[in-house]
Amino acid sequence: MTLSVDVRHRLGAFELEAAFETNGRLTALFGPSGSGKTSLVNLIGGLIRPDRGRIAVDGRLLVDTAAGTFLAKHKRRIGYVFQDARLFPHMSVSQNLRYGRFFRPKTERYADMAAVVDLLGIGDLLDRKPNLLSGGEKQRVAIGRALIASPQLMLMDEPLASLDDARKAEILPYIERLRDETRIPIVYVSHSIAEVARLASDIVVLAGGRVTASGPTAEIMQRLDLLPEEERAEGGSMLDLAVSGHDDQYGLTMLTSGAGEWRLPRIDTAVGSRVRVRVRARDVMIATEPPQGLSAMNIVAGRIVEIAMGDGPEALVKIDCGGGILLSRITRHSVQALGLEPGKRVFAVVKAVTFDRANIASRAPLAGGR
Ligand SMILES: Nc1ncnc2c1ncn2[C@@H]1O[C@H](COP(=O)(O)OP(=O)(O)OP(=O)(O)O)[C@@H](O)[C@H]1O
Repeated sequence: MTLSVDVRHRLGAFELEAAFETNGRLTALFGPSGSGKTSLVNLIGGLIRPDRGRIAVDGRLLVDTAAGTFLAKHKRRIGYVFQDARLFPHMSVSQNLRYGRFFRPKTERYADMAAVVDLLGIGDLLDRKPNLLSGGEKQRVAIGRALIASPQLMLMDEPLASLDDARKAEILPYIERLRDETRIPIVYVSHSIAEVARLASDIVVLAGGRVTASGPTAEIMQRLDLLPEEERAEGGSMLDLAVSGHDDQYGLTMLTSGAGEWRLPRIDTAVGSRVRVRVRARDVMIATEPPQGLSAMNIVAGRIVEIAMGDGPEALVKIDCGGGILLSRITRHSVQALGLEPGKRVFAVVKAVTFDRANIASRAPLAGGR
């Protein structure tokens, strides 16, 4: 599926002028508050008609102002999930779900109720009213209601924003299943790096109503300059690694990469499966010799590719570790003191405990498209 967007739209003093194309399974619209994410989602969903432009899904025109085309929102076959679940309070979960299908002509229905209930793990909730559901359960039902309507595209606008961390952790695996097990492409709005890094196959970065970058998640995450100021400390590199074993005595999981073995706090993922791990740049130290007598468990050899000196005290060092790229944020002072320069062989050092559930995805998304 290819989503192509090229629109201009004015909202009061705000000018949105956004163009991008994506064929990702889950494309995150990422940017700070007020950058235009929700406006863009509303333009794709047909809640707003753009002043000028064109939006198409696999060549099917949703809007083309030059040709006078504007497909009404109920004809777009788009499933919407908002920050708040917006379930009907007087209806049970199963009635809420069935409502999703009500307006879809029989010939366009492909979603199977039992499969959706199973995908989202909501079988035990079917007879309950929404007021007896937790925030996370409500969101799973809201996703189910959107899916039952047999959409060709899902728009999810900050679906986790109103949930606490425990509820977020509970629902993330279901969104991963949605991404991997259905063929429905998802456009997902978020301003959380942790969420985007974990879920997205592709990212469109927005700032001030403009697209400042778009591309595969691993590439975009390395460009710390693109990330909103307040999220920059969370930026880093992404590694897709294979689980090679578990150490029950110490509660660790081992993962293999071209550059050696990684050890992390134990995750419940089968040996052989691939997981995506985010390594924050601020958590990576650099040594010029193989370190000895060190408590840190992850020491991987690599070669410096690039050093970006910041205006302040910091520098960003890009290290190629057997094909995988690691970013390290250290002081400019250390760059000088260690004589770091492109081409130099170094050792990247990362403590195992810097990894927590928020930066380990239970599975790596498949490459975009596809
Ligand atoms: N109907 C409107 N009239 C005037 N200005 C609007 C209207 N709708 C949105 N805006 C402005 O457009 C800008 C972009 O808003 P939008 O909600 O798309 O941003 P966002 O990136 O989704 O932000 P957030 O993360 O806070 O939800 C904001 O400055 C907002 O105030």
